[in-house]
Amino acid sequence: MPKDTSDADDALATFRDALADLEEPPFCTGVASLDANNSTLFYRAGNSPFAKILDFNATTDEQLAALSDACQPAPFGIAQKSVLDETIRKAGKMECTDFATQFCPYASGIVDKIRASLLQGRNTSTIHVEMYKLNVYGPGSFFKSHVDTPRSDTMFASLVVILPTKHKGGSLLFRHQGRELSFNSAEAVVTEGELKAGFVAFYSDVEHEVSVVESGYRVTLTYNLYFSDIRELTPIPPSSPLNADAEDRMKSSLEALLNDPKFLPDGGIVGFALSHKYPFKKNSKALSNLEERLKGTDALLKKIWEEALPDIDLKLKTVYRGDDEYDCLVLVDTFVDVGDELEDGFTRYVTEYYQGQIIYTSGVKKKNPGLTKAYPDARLIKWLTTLNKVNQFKEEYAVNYGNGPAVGHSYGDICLVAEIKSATERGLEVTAPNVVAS
Ligand SMILES: O=C(O)CCC(=O)C(=O)O
Ligand SMILES: [Fe+2]
Repeated sequence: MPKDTSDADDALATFRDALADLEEPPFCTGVASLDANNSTLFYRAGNSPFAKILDFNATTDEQLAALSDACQPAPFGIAQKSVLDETIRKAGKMECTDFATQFCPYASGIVDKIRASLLQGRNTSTIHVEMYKLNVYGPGSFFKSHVDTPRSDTMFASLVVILPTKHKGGSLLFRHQGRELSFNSAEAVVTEGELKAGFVAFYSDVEHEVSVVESGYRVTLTYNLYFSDIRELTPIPPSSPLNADAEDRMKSSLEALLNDPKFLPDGGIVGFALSHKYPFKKNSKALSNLEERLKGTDALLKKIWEEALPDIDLKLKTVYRGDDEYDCLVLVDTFVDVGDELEDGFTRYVTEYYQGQIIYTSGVKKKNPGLTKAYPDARLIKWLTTLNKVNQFKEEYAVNYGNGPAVGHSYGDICLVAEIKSATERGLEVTAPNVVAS
Protein backbone atom coordinates (compact mmCIF):
# COMPACT_ATOMS: atom_id res chain seq x y z
CA MET A 1 0.00 0.00 0.00
CA PRO A 2 1.56 3.32 -0.91
CA LYS A 3 1.76 5.76 1.97
CA ASP A 4 -0.76 8.53 1.29
CA THR A 5 1.03 11.18 3.37
CA SER A 6 4.42 12.23 2.10
CA ASP A 7 7.39 13.24 4.25
CA ALA A 8 6.49 16.82 3.32
CA ASP A 9 3.04 16.43 4.91
CA ASP A 10 4.66 15.15 8.11
CA ALA A 11 7.18 18.00 8.09
CA LEU A 12 4.39 20.52 7.52
CA ALA A 13 2.43 19.14 10.48
CA THR A 14 5.59 19.32 12.65
CA PHE A 15 6.20 22.89 11.47
CA ARG A 16 2.65 23.96 12.41
CA ASP A 17 2.82 22.27 15.83
CA ALA A 18 6.16 23.93 16.57
CA LEU A 19 4.79 27.33 15.48
CA ALA A 20 1.81 26.93 17.83
CA ASP A 21 4.20 26.03 20.67
CA LEU A 22 6.34 29.08 19.92
CA GLU A 23 3.42 31.48 20.26
CA GLU A 24 4.35 33.74 23.18
CA PRO A 25 2.10 36.08 25.14
CA PRO A 26 2.10 39.40 23.26
CA PHE A 27 2.94 41.25 26.47
CA CYS A 28 5.38 41.20 29.37
CA THR A 29 4.88 42.29 32.95
CA GLY A 30 6.85 42.94 36.11
CA VAL A 31 7.23 45.17 39.12
CA ALA A 32 9.65 47.91 40.10
CA SER A 33 10.16 49.49 43.52
CA LEU A 34 9.85 53.23 43.88
CA ASP A 35 12.20 55.01 46.23
CA ALA A 36 12.33 58.55 47.59
CA ASN A 37 14.08 59.68 44.39
CA ASN A 38 11.34 58.65 42.00
CA SER A 39 8.08 58.31 43.92
CA THR A 40 7.08 62.00 43.79
CA LEU A 41 4.53 63.33 41.33
CA PHE A 42 4.18 67.08 40.77
CA TYR A 43 1.04 68.15 38.95
CA ARG A 44 -1.00 71.15 37.91
CA ALA A 45 -4.54 71.46 39.23
CA GLY A 46 -6.77 73.95 37.40
CA ASN A 47 -5.24 77.40 37.00
CA SER A 48 -3.21 77.32 40.19
CA PRO A 49 0.35 78.58 39.63
CA PHE A 50 1.59 76.14 42.28
CA ALA A 51 2.25 72.45 41.70
CA LYS A 52 0.62 69.88 43.95
CA ILE A 53 2.79 67.08 45.28
CA LEU A 54 1.99 63.41 45.74
CA ASP A 55 4.33 60.76 47.12
CA PHE A 56 3.35 57.48 45.47
CA ASN A 57 4.87 55.51 48.30
CA ALA A 58 2.30 57.01 50.70
CA THR A 59 -0.90 58.19 49.04
CA THR A 60 -4.33 58.64 50.64
CA ASP A 61 -7.64 58.22 48.81
CA GLU A 62 -8.32 61.97 49.31
CA GLN A 63 -5.08 62.85 47.52
CA LEU A 64 -5.88 60.41 44.70
CA ALA A 65 -9.41 61.82 44.40
CA ALA A 66 -7.86 65.31 44.06
CA LEU A 67 -5.52 64.02 41.34
CA SER A 68 -8.50 62.45 39.59
CA ASP A 69 -10.37 65.81 39.82
CA ALA A 70 -7.42 67.59 38.18
CA CYS A 71 -7.73 65.28 35.14
CA GLN A 72 -9.89 65.75 32.04
CA PRO A 73 -12.08 63.00 30.56
CA ALA A 74 -9.86 60.65 28.54
CA PRO A 75 -10.62 60.33 24.84
CA PHE A 76 -9.70 57.35 22.65
CA GLY A 77 -8.41 57.19 19.10
CA ILE A 78 -10.49 55.95 16.22
CA ALA A 79 -9.65 56.40 12.51
CA GLN A 80 -6.95 58.98 13.42
CA LYS A 81 -9.51 61.01 15.41
CA SER A 82 -9.74 61.55 19.14
CA VAL A 83 -13.24 60.78 20.45
CA LEU A 84 -14.88 61.22 23.87
CA ASP A 85 -17.41 58.52 24.70
CA GLU A 86 -17.91 57.32 28.26
CA THR A 87 -19.52 54.06 27.10
CA ILE A 88 -16.14 53.09 25.55
CA ARG A 89 -13.68 54.76 27.91
CA LYS A 90 -14.38 56.15 31.33
CA ALA A 91 -11.14 57.46 32.83
CA GLY A 92 -9.28 60.68 33.55
CA LYS A 93 -6.22 61.86 31.65
CA MET A 94 -3.49 64.39 32.28
CA GLU A 95 -1.17 65.64 29.55
CA CYS A 96 2.63 65.56 30.00
CA THR A 97 2.60 69.36 30.14
CA ASP A 98 0.67 69.16 33.40
CA PHE A 99 2.74 66.76 35.49
CA ALA A 100 6.32 65.76 36.23
CA THR A 101 7.87 62.65 37.70
CA GLN A 102 11.41 61.35 38.17
CA PHE A 103 10.25 57.82 37.48
CA CYS A 104 12.32 56.50 34.56
CA PRO A 105 11.58 53.22 32.73
CA TYR A 106 15.28 52.92 31.73
CA ALA A 107 16.71 53.43 35.22
CA SER A 108 14.14 51.14 36.82
CA GLY A 109 15.25 48.29 34.52
CA ILE A 110 11.89 48.07 32.70
CA VAL A 111 13.38 48.69 29.25
CA ASP A 112 15.93 45.89 29.72
CA LYS A 113 13.14 43.56 30.80
CA ILE A 114 11.08 44.47 27.72
CA ARG A 115 14.03 43.77 25.44
CA ALA A 116 14.75 40.41 27.07
CA SER A 117 11.16 39.31 27.34
CA LEU A 118 8.94 40.94 24.70
CA LEU A 119 11.67 41.11 22.05
CA GLN A 120 13.70 38.20 23.41
CA GLY A 121 16.81 40.17 22.55
CA ARG A 122 16.09 39.67 18.82
CA ASN A 123 16.17 43.32 17.96
CA THR A 124 19.33 45.32 18.52
CA SER A 125 17.97 48.83 17.89
CA THR A 126 17.87 51.25 20.76
CA ILE A 127 14.43 51.42 22.31
CA HIS A 128 13.16 54.96 22.51
CA VAL A 129 10.61 55.52 25.28
CA GLU A 130 8.26 58.48 25.02
CA MET A 131 6.05 59.43 27.91
CA TYR A 132 2.48 59.79 26.67
CA LYS A 133 -0.03 60.49 29.47
CA LEU A 134 -1.03 60.02 33.05
CA ASN A 135 -4.39 58.32 33.56
CA VAL A 136 -6.56 57.91 36.60
CA TYR A 137 -9.11 55.10 36.66
CA GLY A 138 -11.32 55.81 39.68
CA PRO A 139 -14.16 53.53 40.87
CA GLY A 140 -16.37 52.57 37.88
CA SER A 141 -13.72 53.46 35.29
CA PHE A 142 -12.83 51.17 32.39
CA PHE A 143 -11.56 51.12 28.80
CA LYS A 144 -13.33 48.81 26.38
CA SER A 145 -11.54 46.66 23.82
CA HIS A 146 -9.32 48.59 21.39
CA VAL A 147 -5.91 48.64 19.72
CA ASP A 148 -3.56 51.56 20.32
CA THR A 149 -3.07 54.03 17.50
CA PRO A 150 0.52 53.76 16.23
CA ARG A 151 2.16 57.20 16.51
CA SER A 152 4.67 56.37 13.76
CA ASP A 153 6.00 53.50 11.64
CA THR A 154 8.64 52.76 14.27
CA MET A 155 6.28 52.44 17.22
CA PHE A 156 6.03 48.80 18.24
CA ALA A 157 4.61 48.66 21.75
CA SER A 158 2.85 50.51 24.54
CA LEU A 159 4.03 50.54 28.13
CA VAL A 160 1.72 51.09 31.09
CA VAL A 161 3.21 51.69 34.55
CA ILE A 162 0.65 51.15 37.28
CA LEU A 163 1.64 53.29 40.27
CA PRO A 164 1.54 51.74 43.74
CA THR A 165 -1.98 52.40 45.01
CA LYS A 166 -4.37 49.93 46.61
CA HIS A 167 -7.31 49.25 44.30
CA LYS A 168 -9.49 46.43 43.02
CA GLY A 169 -10.37 45.56 39.41
CA GLY A 170 -8.85 47.29 36.39
CA SER A 171 -7.25 44.13 34.98
CA LEU A 172 -5.90 44.25 31.46
CA LEU A 173 -7.33 41.69 29.05
CA PHE A 174 -5.54 40.84 25.80
CA ARG A 175 -6.89 39.11 22.71
CA HIS A 176 -4.52 37.93 19.99
CA GLN A 177 -4.68 35.15 17.42
CA GLY A 178 -7.77 33.64 19.04
CA ARG A 179 -6.21 33.62 22.53
CA GLU A 180 -7.35 35.61 25.54
CA LEU A 181 -4.91 36.43 28.35
CA SER A 182 -5.16 38.76 31.31
CA PHE A 183 -2.94 40.69 33.69
CA ASN A 184 -4.34 41.56 37.09
CA SER A 185 -2.39 44.75 37.72
CA ALA A 186 -4.16 45.41 41.06
CA GLU A 187 -2.68 42.15 42.42
CA ALA A 188 0.70 42.76 40.79
CA VAL A 189 1.26 46.06 42.60
CA VAL A 190 1.00 44.30 45.95
CA THR A 191 4.10 42.08 46.06
CA GLU A 192 4.81 40.23 49.29
CA GLY A 193 2.61 42.63 51.21
CA GLU A 194 4.50 45.66 49.86
CA LEU A 195 3.17 48.18 47.32
CA LYS A 196 5.31 48.44 44.17
CA ALA A 197 4.85 49.91 40.71
CA GLY A 198 3.64 47.30 38.23
CA PHE A 199 4.29 47.44 34.51
CA VAL A 200 2.94 45.85 31.39
CA ALA A 201 4.33 46.32 27.89
CA PHE A 202 2.47 44.95 24.89
CA TYR A 203 2.64 45.06 21.12
CA SER A 204 0.39 47.98 20.19
CA ASP A 205 -1.55 46.06 17.54
CA VAL A 206 -2.84 43.59 20.13
CA GLU A 207 -6.46 44.10 21.17
CA HIS A 208 -6.75 44.97 24.87
CA GLU A 209 -9.19 46.34 27.40
CA VAL A 210 -9.17 47.55 31.00
CA SER A 211 -11.88 45.94 33.15
CA VAL A 212 -13.97 48.04 35.55
CA VAL A 213 -12.14 49.41 38.61
CA GLU A 214 -14.24 48.26 41.55
CA SER A 215 -12.63 50.33 44.29
CA GLY A 216 -9.71 52.65 44.86
CA TYR A 217 -7.77 54.56 42.19
CA ARG A 218 -5.69 52.93 39.46
CA VAL A 219 -3.13 55.55 38.42
CA THR A 220 -1.01 54.86 35.35
CA LEU A 221 1.80 56.44 33.38
CA THR A 222 1.60 55.41 29.72
CA TYR A 223 4.50 55.42 27.28
CA ASN A 224 4.95 54.76 23.56
CA LEU A 225 7.88 52.52 22.65
CA TYR A 226 9.74 53.02 19.38
CA PHE A 227 12.64 51.33 17.64
CA SER A 228 15.19 54.03 16.98
CA ASP A 229 17.61 53.94 14.02
CA ILE A 230 20.50 54.07 16.45
CA ARG A 231 22.14 50.76 17.29
CA GLU A 232 23.21 49.99 20.83
CA LEU A 233 26.93 50.74 21.25
CA THR A 234 27.59 47.57 23.18
CA PRO A 235 26.25 44.57 21.29
CA ILE A 236 23.18 43.09 22.92
CA PRO A 237 23.75 39.40 23.61
CA PRO A 238 20.93 37.22 22.27
CA SER A 239 18.87 35.75 25.08
CA SER A 240 18.47 32.00 25.22
CA PRO A 241 15.31 30.83 23.45
CA LEU A 242 12.17 30.63 25.60
CA ASN A 243 11.26 27.34 23.94
CA ALA A 244 14.45 25.80 22.52
CA ASP A 245 12.74 22.47 21.87
CA ALA A 246 10.03 24.02 19.65
CA GLU A 247 12.71 26.08 17.84
CA ASP A 248 14.64 22.87 17.12
CA ARG A 249 11.52 21.11 15.90
CA MET A 250 10.73 24.02 13.60
CA LYS A 251 14.27 24.04 12.22
CA SER A 252 14.26 20.34 11.46
CA SER A 253 10.79 20.52 9.90
CA LEU A 254 11.95 23.26 7.52
CA GLU A 255 15.04 21.25 6.60
CA ALA A 256 12.92 18.12 6.14
CA LEU A 257 10.53 19.99 3.82
CA LEU A 258 13.31 21.13 1.54
CA ASN A 259 14.93 17.69 1.60
CA ASP A 260 11.77 16.08 0.32
CA PRO A 261 11.86 15.82 -3.51
CA LYS A 262 8.03 15.82 -3.53
CA PHE A 263 7.94 19.27 -1.92
CA LEU A 264 7.79 21.86 -4.72
CA PRO A 265 9.48 19.37 -7.09
CA ASP A 266 9.69 22.00 -9.86
CA GLY A 267 10.62 24.77 -7.45
CA GLY A 268 8.36 27.63 -6.43
CA ILE A 269 7.76 29.95 -3.51
CA VAL A 270 7.24 29.33 0.17
CA GLY A 271 5.09 31.96 1.88
CA PHE A 272 4.22 32.90 5.46
CA ALA A 273 1.46 35.28 6.48
CA LEU A 274 2.29 37.69 9.32
CA SER A 275 0.55 37.33 12.65
CA HIS A 276 0.98 40.96 13.80
CA LYS A 277 -0.28 44.15 12.24
CA TYR A 278 2.42 46.71 11.39
CA PRO A 279 2.19 50.43 10.83
CA PHE A 280 3.77 51.31 7.48
CA LYS A 281 3.73 54.03 4.88
CA LYS A 282 3.69 52.63 1.38
CA ASN A 283 7.11 53.77 0.23
CA SER A 284 10.11 52.03 -1.32
CA LYS A 285 12.00 51.63 1.98
CA ALA A 286 9.04 50.41 4.02
CA LEU A 287 9.56 46.67 3.57
CA SER A 288 13.28 46.57 4.30
CA ASN A 289 12.74 48.77 7.38
CA LEU A 290 9.95 46.54 8.53
CA GLU A 291 12.06 43.39 8.25
CA GLU A 292 14.05 44.68 11.22
CA ARG A 293 10.95 45.43 13.25
CA LEU A 294 9.05 42.19 13.09
CA LYS A 295 7.22 41.27 16.28
CA GLY A 296 6.58 38.04 18.22
CA THR A 297 6.36 34.85 16.18
CA ASP A 298 6.93 36.81 12.93
CA ALA A 299 10.41 37.75 14.18
CA LEU A 300 10.97 34.29 15.59
CA LEU A 301 10.02 32.61 12.34
CA LYS A 302 12.48 34.75 10.39
CA LYS A 303 15.24 34.07 12.92
CA ILE A 304 14.65 30.31 12.85
CA TRP A 305 14.49 30.23 9.04
CA GLU A 306 17.83 32.07 8.84
CA GLU A 307 19.41 29.61 11.26
CA ALA A 308 17.98 26.52 9.50
CA LEU A 309 18.38 27.64 5.88
CA PRO A 310 21.04 30.37 5.82
CA ASP A 311 21.47 30.15 2.03
CA ILE A 312 17.84 30.85 1.20
CA ASP A 313 16.69 34.45 1.65
CA LEU A 314 13.37 34.95 3.44
CA LYS A 315 12.15 38.40 2.48
CA LEU A 316 9.16 40.60 3.11
CA LYS A 317 7.19 41.24 -0.05
CA THR A 318 3.81 42.63 -0.98
CA VAL A 319 1.21 40.35 -2.46
CA TYR A 320 -1.61 41.83 -4.52
CA ARG A 321 -4.78 40.27 -5.82
CA GLY A 322 -4.75 40.31 -9.61
CA ASP A 323 -7.65 41.63 -11.67
CA ASP A 324 -7.68 39.08 -14.48
CA GLU A 325 -9.86 36.01 -14.93
CA TYR A 326 -7.33 33.60 -13.41
CA ASP A 327 -7.68 34.57 -9.76
CA CYS A 328 -3.90 34.74 -9.29
CA LEU A 329 -1.84 36.76 -6.88
CA VAL A 330 1.08 38.99 -7.82
CA LEU A 331 4.19 39.11 -5.66
CA VAL A 332 6.14 42.38 -5.69
CA ASP A 333 9.38 43.53 -3.99
CA THR A 334 7.91 46.86 -2.96
CA PHE A 335 4.63 48.77 -2.72
CA VAL A 336 3.00 49.53 -6.04
CA ASP A 337 2.28 53.14 -6.88
CA VAL A 338 -0.26 53.40 -9.67
CA GLY A 339 0.24 56.80 -11.27
CA ASP A 340 -1.58 57.05 -14.58
CA GLU A 341 -4.78 55.44 -15.71
CA LEU A 342 -4.29 51.71 -16.28
CA GLU A 343 -5.02 50.70 -19.86
CA ASP A 344 -4.46 46.99 -19.49
CA GLY A 345 -5.50 46.38 -15.92
CA PHE A 346 -3.64 45.98 -12.66
CA THR A 347 -2.05 42.54 -13.13
CA ARG A 348 -0.41 43.58 -16.38
CA TYR A 349 0.76 46.89 -14.95
CA VAL A 350 2.38 45.27 -11.94
CA THR A 351 4.06 42.49 -13.91
CA GLU A 352 5.36 44.96 -16.50
CA TYR A 353 6.48 47.91 -14.36
CA TYR A 354 7.24 46.27 -11.04
CA GLN A 355 8.54 42.88 -12.17
CA GLY A 356 5.56 41.42 -10.30
CA GLN A 357 5.67 37.66 -10.17
CA ILE A 358 2.41 35.82 -10.80
CA ILE A 359 1.88 33.19 -8.14
CA TYR A 360 -0.81 30.55 -7.77
CA THR A 361 -1.72 27.91 -5.23
CA SER A 362 -2.37 24.35 -6.39
CA GLY A 363 -6.10 24.92 -5.64
CA VAL A 364 -6.26 27.95 -7.94
CA LYS A 365 -4.42 26.03 -10.68
CA LYS A 366 -7.01 23.24 -10.52
CA LYS A 367 -9.84 25.76 -10.98
CA ASN A 368 -7.99 27.64 -13.75
CA PRO A 369 -6.04 25.10 -15.77
CA GLY A 370 -5.34 27.75 -18.46
CA LEU A 371 -3.37 29.85 -15.99
CA THR A 372 0.12 28.48 -16.63
CA LYS A 373 -0.41 28.79 -20.39
CA ALA A 374 -1.41 32.44 -20.04
CA TYR A 375 1.49 33.08 -17.66
CA PRO A 376 4.34 30.67 -18.46
CA ASP A 377 6.54 32.25 -15.76
CA ALA A 378 3.94 31.91 -13.02
CA ARG A 379 5.21 30.17 -9.89
CA LEU A 380 3.50 27.77 -7.55
CA ILE A 381 3.29 29.08 -3.98
CA LYS A 382 2.96 26.94 -0.88
CA TRP A 383 1.71 28.93 2.11
CA LEU A 384 3.17 27.46 5.29
CA THR A 385 0.94 29.78 7.31
CA THR A 386 -2.33 30.67 5.62
CA LEU A 387 -2.50 34.05 3.92
CA ASN A 388 -4.65 36.31 6.14
CA LYS A 389 -5.88 39.89 6.03
CA VAL A 390 -4.03 41.19 9.10
CA ASN A 391 -2.08 43.84 7.16
CA GLN A 392 -4.46 44.16 4.24
CA PHE A 393 -4.52 47.50 2.42
CA LYS A 394 -6.46 48.79 -0.56
CA GLU A 395 -4.88 50.25 -3.68
CA GLU A 396 -7.22 52.41 -5.74
CA TYR A 397 -6.52 53.46 -9.31
CA ALA A 398 -8.08 54.84 -12.43
CA VAL A 399 -8.63 52.16 -15.01
CA ASN A 400 -10.01 51.98 -18.52
CA TYR A 401 -11.00 48.53 -19.70
CA GLY A 402 -12.21 50.01 -23.00
CA ASN A 403 -15.69 51.21 -22.03
CA GLY A 404 -14.72 54.47 -20.37
CA PRO A 405 -12.76 55.46 -17.25
CA ALA A 406 -13.61 53.79 -13.97
CA VAL A 407 -12.14 53.41 -10.50
CA GLY A 408 -10.60 50.03 -9.84
CA HIS A 409 -8.99 48.66 -6.74
CA SER A 410 -6.83 45.80 -5.65
CA TYR A 411 -6.15 44.49 -2.17
CA GLY A 412 -2.59 43.97 -1.05
CA ASP A 413 -0.95 42.42 1.96
CA ILE A 414 2.57 41.82 3.18
CA CYS A 415 4.10 38.42 3.73
CA LEU A 416 7.42 36.64 4.15
CA VAL A 417 8.48 34.64 1.10
CA ALA A 418 11.43 32.58 -0.10
CA GLU A 419 12.34 31.27 -3.57
CA ILE A 420 12.77 27.50 -3.58
CA LYS A 421 14.79 25.75 -6.28
CA SER A 422 13.57 22.60 -8.01
CA ALA A 423 14.25 19.27 -6.30
CA THR A 424 17.04 18.50 -8.81
CA GLU A 425 18.66 21.87 -8.21
CA ARG A 426 18.39 21.16 -4.47
CA GLY A 427 20.59 18.11 -5.16
CA LEU A 428 17.83 15.62 -4.43
CA GLU A 429 17.34 12.36 -6.23
CA VAL A 430 14.07 12.52 -8.10
CA THR A 431 12.42 9.19 -8.76
CA ALA A 432 10.06 8.90 -11.69
CA PRO A 433 6.42 8.65 -10.61
CA ASN A 434 5.13 5.09 -10.41
CA VAL A 435 3.42 3.98 -13.58
CA VAL A 436 0.30 2.11 -12.66
CA ALA A 437 -0.52 -0.66 -15.13
CA SER A 438 -4.07 -0.46 -16.33
O1 LIG B 1 -4.29 51.29 31.63
C1 LIG B 1 -4.02 50.31 30.97
O2 LIG B 1 -3.65 49.25 31.49
C2 LIG B 1 -4.17 50.35 29.49
C3 LIG B 1 -4.59 51.67 28.99
C4 LIG B 1 -4.76 51.69 27.51
O3 LIG B 1 -5.09 50.71 26.91
C5 LIG B 1 -4.48 52.93 26.77
O4 LIG B 1 -4.20 53.97 27.38
O5 LIG B 1 -4.53 52.89 25.52
FE1 LIG C 1 -4.65 50.98 24.87
